[in-house]
Amino acid sequence: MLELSERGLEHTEAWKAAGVELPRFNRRQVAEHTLDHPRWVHFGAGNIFRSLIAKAQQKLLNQGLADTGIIAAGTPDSETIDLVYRPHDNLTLLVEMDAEGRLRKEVLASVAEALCADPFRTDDYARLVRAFENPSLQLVSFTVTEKGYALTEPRGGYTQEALNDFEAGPEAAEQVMAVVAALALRRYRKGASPLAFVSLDNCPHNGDVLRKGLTTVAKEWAIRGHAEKGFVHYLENRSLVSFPLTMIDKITPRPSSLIREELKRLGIGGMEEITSSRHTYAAPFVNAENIEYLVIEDDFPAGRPPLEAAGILFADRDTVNRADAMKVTACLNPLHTALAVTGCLLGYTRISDEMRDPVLRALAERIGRNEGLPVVVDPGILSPEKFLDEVLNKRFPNPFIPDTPQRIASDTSKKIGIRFGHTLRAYMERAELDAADLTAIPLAIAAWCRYLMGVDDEGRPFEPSPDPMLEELRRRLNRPADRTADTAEAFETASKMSDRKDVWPGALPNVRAILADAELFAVDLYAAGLGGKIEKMFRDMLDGPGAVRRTLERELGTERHDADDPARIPAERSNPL
Ligand SMILES: NC(=O)c1ccc[n+]([C@@H]2O[C@H](COP(=O)([O-])OP(=O)(O)OC[C@H]3O[C@@H](n4cnc5c(N)ncnc54)[C@H](O)[C@@H]3O)[C@@H](O)[C@H]2O)c1
Ligand SMILES: O=P(O)(O)OC[C@@H](O)[C@@H](O)[C@H](O)[C@H](O)CO
Repeated sequence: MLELSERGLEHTEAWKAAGVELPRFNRRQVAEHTLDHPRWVHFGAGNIFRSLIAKAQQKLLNQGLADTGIIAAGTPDSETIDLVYRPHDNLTLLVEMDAEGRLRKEVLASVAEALCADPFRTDDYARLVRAFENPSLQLVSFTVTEKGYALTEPRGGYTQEALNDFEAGPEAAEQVMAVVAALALRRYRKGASPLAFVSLDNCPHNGDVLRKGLTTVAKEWAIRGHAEKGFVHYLENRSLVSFPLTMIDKITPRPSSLIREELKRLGIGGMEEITSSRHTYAAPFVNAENIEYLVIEDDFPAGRPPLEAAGILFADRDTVNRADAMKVTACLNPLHTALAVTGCLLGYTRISDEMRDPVLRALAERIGRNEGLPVVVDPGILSPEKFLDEVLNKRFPNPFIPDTPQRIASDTSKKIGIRFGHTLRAYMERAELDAADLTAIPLAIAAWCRYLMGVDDEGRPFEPSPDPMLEELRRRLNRPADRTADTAEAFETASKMSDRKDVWPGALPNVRAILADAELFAVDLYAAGLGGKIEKMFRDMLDGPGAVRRTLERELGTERHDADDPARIPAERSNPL
């Protein structure tokens, strides 16, 4: 069996015979040069980092356009550095899948070092300090999920973890914003050299979110005497420290056992997946689609690698902002979120299968074409219509991408306001539009509330994906709703479902306690004229087994008149490998 390691790579011919591309640069030289001249540190060394960012740097190294690698930093709670990077000498096997089912396989060796960003892991931390103190460092990038930036509770006020970090100070920082602030403080004290902090997470104005996270920690430390005021000024000095906006796009599912088995068939072993205690899914390989877009605001005070040569687009701030809004709030992620929650309710485990179900396809089409696209501002750099066409007709239906609604449904409470709030606000603000006319977005929100109950459309229990607000939202739902003239009928239908008392208490869930939370949705759904409409959709989705599907079909006008049920596509049919 071929083994993914420095020694394993010596079997060059065998790797080539297995159809795997190998690095075309001197790995040892690059690793040594990175130690002396670090240019790039990345936090959150997960799947998208490897599928897109590490691949881009590998392209530069292969072309002789770079001479250093990336230092990958696992965030303090990350186990992947120890469990995935180190046993494989920081190498990754990238597997990209196109719509014809071809697999492109490449060993990535552009991660020069993989370190735990934890002040209590003293050796690793000292190496990170050394990198941050070196003026050669140009950029520090992040894919730490939306949760990674959060210092405050949804209802305002700092989280207990953030307060702990403010009190404990830089040497005992635990959360990623505090750890990075501690490292930035070392850079400030060593001469305050310029630097770019680049968020590559899916949140609008991601650079601003990152700026706020780091400067908040700095200010709280300054108040408590853990840091100088000058440090705050350093982070706020835009000619020295930048926080470019970015738009990142490449569907990178969790590692799939199908791909692992295919690699084994090709003679490549030791590719087992791990799930960390914090729900990170990782493996020595990463599987992703072959389409990718990365647009970055060109603001790098310390210079940057020539990433254009790796296909990355650089643009001004407004352009990046529009490109991101186009993708995250209209043409891709809202469709994904809708497919994620409805997919979990209707028993799907593949996004591509959902796209073959007429009602779910109609839901995605309506959210993108009819409701999102009309309020999208064309970024110029990418055409929204073409982008959406590619999403609907090529990317989501690609049966070779093993992406699951369960992955995408993770942390939906952190994303739902971003995914739909932007469009809803645009409908409220524009005189010629009326939010109350919308159907598909309200359906997706109703389906999310229905999903939170953890009971599928057949009345079977399922485990919702991890979400920091899951328990709180379920508590809200579990407070029985008031019986009013409006809800009397719904009470009856809810009690009809009560034959499964173990999973279905029979009382009408209090969906208003979720829908009235304007912070969650980034908009007041009742002021938008949508609260009552969504409540009704939600209640309709409770009307016995199959009610979710019937509600979607009725609202979207896709009722079926035959007995053939496309919903029950067995998972095996979707396994093309
Ligand atoms: N996977 C994709 O298709 C994709 C595409 C575009 C953008 N993204 C963005 O990248 C992010 C990461 O995606 P991924 O597929 O690499 O996920 P992943 O689970 O493989 O990696 C996530 C990384 O974030 C870290 N992390 C998680 N919670 C954290 C917290 N609270 N504080 C600090 N670090 C934390 C984990 O340790 C891990 O290193 C997404 O949330 C999204 O914003 C993902
Ligand atoms: O990564 P999240 O959790 O923000 O959203 C889940 C998916 O929609 C997302 O990962 C997409 O696959 C990605 O945004 C495609 O570029």
